[in-house]
Amino acid sequence: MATRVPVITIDGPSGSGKGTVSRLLAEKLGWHLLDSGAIYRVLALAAIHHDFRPEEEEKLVTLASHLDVKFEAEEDKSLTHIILEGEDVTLTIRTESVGNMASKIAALPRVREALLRRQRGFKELPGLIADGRDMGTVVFTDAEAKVFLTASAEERAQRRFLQLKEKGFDANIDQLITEIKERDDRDTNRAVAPLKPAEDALYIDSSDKSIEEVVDSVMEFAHSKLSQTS
Ligand SMILES: Nc1ncnc2c1ncn2[C@@H]1O[C@H](COP(=O)(O)OP(=O)(O)OP(=O)(O)O)[C@@H](O)[C@H]1O
Ligand SMILES: Nc1ccn([C@H]2C[C@H](O)[C@@H](COP(=O)(O)O)O2)c(=O)n1
Repeated sequence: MATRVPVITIDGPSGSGKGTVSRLLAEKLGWHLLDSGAIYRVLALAAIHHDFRPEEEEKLVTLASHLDVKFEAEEDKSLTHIILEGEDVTLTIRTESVGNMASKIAALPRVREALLRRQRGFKELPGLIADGRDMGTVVFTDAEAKVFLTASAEERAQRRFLQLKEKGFDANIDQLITEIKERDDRDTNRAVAPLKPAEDALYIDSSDKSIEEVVDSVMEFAHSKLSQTS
């Protein structure tokens, strides 16, 4: 009998802390990490390079099916380099414009379908932490533990503001709040794989919680879930 690979999914809106919490959990558990948003962002960047518009579904599906992207983790796992067609795009994909383009093309059902197998390929022993919008509801529906992580739009914009400043990018807080709300609206109201908590997800509002508090809550929840299935 094949050994079951445990999966913990962390879904939530932009800036809720999914990526940070997922990375810390993967480090603590020694598991693999899937940043599914990075795949949509890489596709968005490739589309921008090719001058494709979000309406050009056919071209985007072909691009998604042949996307030449590699994830190369540094030895200490502190950073995963993202390589698109041989070019390191780790920082470039993090801009708000790439995030917005990613959100637009992520609404196309056939683009999502083209990326499904690639995402499921990350499920390997000893386990996987998967972060995104539909990890618990579509991609890994049989995950052992599912989490929905959120925070108010204002708090998320503030976090994004600090993050962008730290990286040396220019940022405007009011514009960030507007963009975050627009992105939430698009990701939540699309017809396919909308952003929503899985029925069996632990719901965490991190607006007034530290990163460590969130990690501790998820660890406690995951341990109890994993002990029920082992
Ligand atoms: N609970 C928290 N308190 C304060 N800052 C936080 C908290 N969680 C995350 N952050 C900070 O907020 C910023 C955004 O977090 P992160 O990139 O993990 O969010 P995300 O949900 O993965 O966003 P995206 O979906 O857009 O990639 C980071 O700078 C991170 O350090
Ligand atoms: N599982 C996922 C992951 C991401 N997306 C889309 C929607 C987001 O706005 C965009 C960028 O994601 P981020 O890096 O901000 O997490 O990609 C999605 O539809 N499904």
